[in-house]
Amino acid sequence: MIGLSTAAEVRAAEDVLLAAGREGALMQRAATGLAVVCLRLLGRAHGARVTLLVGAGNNGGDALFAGAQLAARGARVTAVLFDADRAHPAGLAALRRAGGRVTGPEGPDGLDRADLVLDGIVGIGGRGGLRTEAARLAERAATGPGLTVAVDVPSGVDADTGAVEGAAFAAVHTVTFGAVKPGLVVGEGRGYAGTVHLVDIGLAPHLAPARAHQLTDADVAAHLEPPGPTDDKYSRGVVGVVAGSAVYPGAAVLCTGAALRTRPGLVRYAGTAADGVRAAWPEAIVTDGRPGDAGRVQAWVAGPGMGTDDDARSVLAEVLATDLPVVVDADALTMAAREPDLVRGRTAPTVLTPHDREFERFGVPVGGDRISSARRLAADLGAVVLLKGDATVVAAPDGTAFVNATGTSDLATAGSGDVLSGVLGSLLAAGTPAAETAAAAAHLHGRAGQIAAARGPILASDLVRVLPDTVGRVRGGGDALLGHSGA
Ligand SMILES: NC(=O)C1=CN([C@@H]2O[C@H](COP(=O)(O)OP(=O)(O)OC[C@H]3O[C@@H](n4cnc5c(N)ncnc54)[C@H](O)[C@@H]3O)[C@@H](O)[C@H]2O)[C@@H](O)CC1
Ligand SMILES: [K+]
Repeated sequence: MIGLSTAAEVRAAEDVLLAAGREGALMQRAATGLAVVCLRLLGRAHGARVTLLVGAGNNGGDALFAGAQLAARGARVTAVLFDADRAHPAGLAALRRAGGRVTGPEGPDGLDRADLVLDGIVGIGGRGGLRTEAARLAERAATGPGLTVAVDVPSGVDADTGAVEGAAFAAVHTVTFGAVKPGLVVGEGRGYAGTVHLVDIGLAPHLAPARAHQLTDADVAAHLEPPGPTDDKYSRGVVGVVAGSAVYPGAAVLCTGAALRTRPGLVRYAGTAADGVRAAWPEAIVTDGRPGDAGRVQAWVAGPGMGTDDDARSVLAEVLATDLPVVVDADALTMAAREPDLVRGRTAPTVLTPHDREFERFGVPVGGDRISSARRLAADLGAVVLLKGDATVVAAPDGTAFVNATGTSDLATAGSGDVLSGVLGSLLAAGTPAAETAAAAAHLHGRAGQIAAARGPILASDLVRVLPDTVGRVRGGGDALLGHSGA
């Protein structure tokens, strides 16, 4: 699991080391780690053209010291100082000693010919969008030839939330120090940060336990254990699906198929799409009756394509009245938003899976801080909230959160959500803790999207088809296999 630490948590850990007089050492570790990544990205230092965008704080100091190391190896480094009087004095001296050039925002910045541009405008001390001069040069960097690399955080991105208010530096790579900040992997910030590289500067022993995490393939593999010699189809957890309708069986077919393909134990289906489900998945146990007629299950998935009329409402209420984990998706979310008490009173885990518009039906729009929004709704309802997005966020009522790392825009296809709820239901039936299980489902769904998309544009049924392959690859240590950039 990768811990995501806020700016305040990173500063608190740094304070311990600063109190011990380690300030210079911290910045040297940061700058050296940064220079190493830049060298790797450049392939060579000698003759490479590097522009540093340097703000008034320590983030600029990191850029100057890293620039000095590159200059010492023969790179042609130009530092653009936004506030010449406040630029990090020791960093500036080091750059000058190594032969780097220094200019102002109106000077010869080299951006038109740069091989690499380092954004040291602001780091975790930044507030709000970039100011005019910085915004102008960030825009030129984004459209120029140089590979854009952000120091610690892309300037203009809120390190804690990923919110971008105004202009920000669009990085292809971000080299971050001490811990991955949430804003690099969630919301708009994810798009500005690009590939995240984590440099260890020795903060780990002093960091508070993270309240937000990213799962890796290895974490998710633990949810995908193959059956043991003593397992039978019941002992592995049976999932029940209430979804679809006689007129629209598609959602039920996708959801049931995804559940079957994720953990081939038992899947039971109850509802009016019974004929369609039976035809598509002879392996499922199907009834056209009520959930109570389906037989024993260990978790329910309710919602995709089930409608929102009185019948659907009574089916949802029946499922939510059980003491089993329930996934509340799609039409069931619409009904739960109308009657949140259906969810609030439950003692067994409930996982709600809204996208932004569904989330808003519960009263408040998502806004720029997706993790906090998910946490707020989770605490209000006493349920796990899986807020879908490019980086899906999962929050538990106690504030524990997960940000998914495997999302891809290819997943934005009709029926993709039905597949996710089937995957999630089948993992929940195994009885593992709901929030991490929801995060594991989002991870697996994203991996399936990546694998399916490698062959071209995808349909939701392609996701179902590649699930067994995806499970196998994630179990087999897929990170390397699938080109996980990681931190
Ligand atoms: N504290 C430490 O010991 C370490 C800090 N490190 C670096 O230091 C950074 C934090 O340094 P600071 O606390 O000095 O803060 P920053 O360098 O992140 O930013 C502070 C400066 O930026 C200005 N500023 C704020 N918002 C702005 C905006 N929207 N547009 C333009 N300017 C803006 C402020 O007026 C202030 O001068 C980290 O992100 C990291 O890069 C690393 O060197 C590791 C060690
Ligand atoms: K920065």
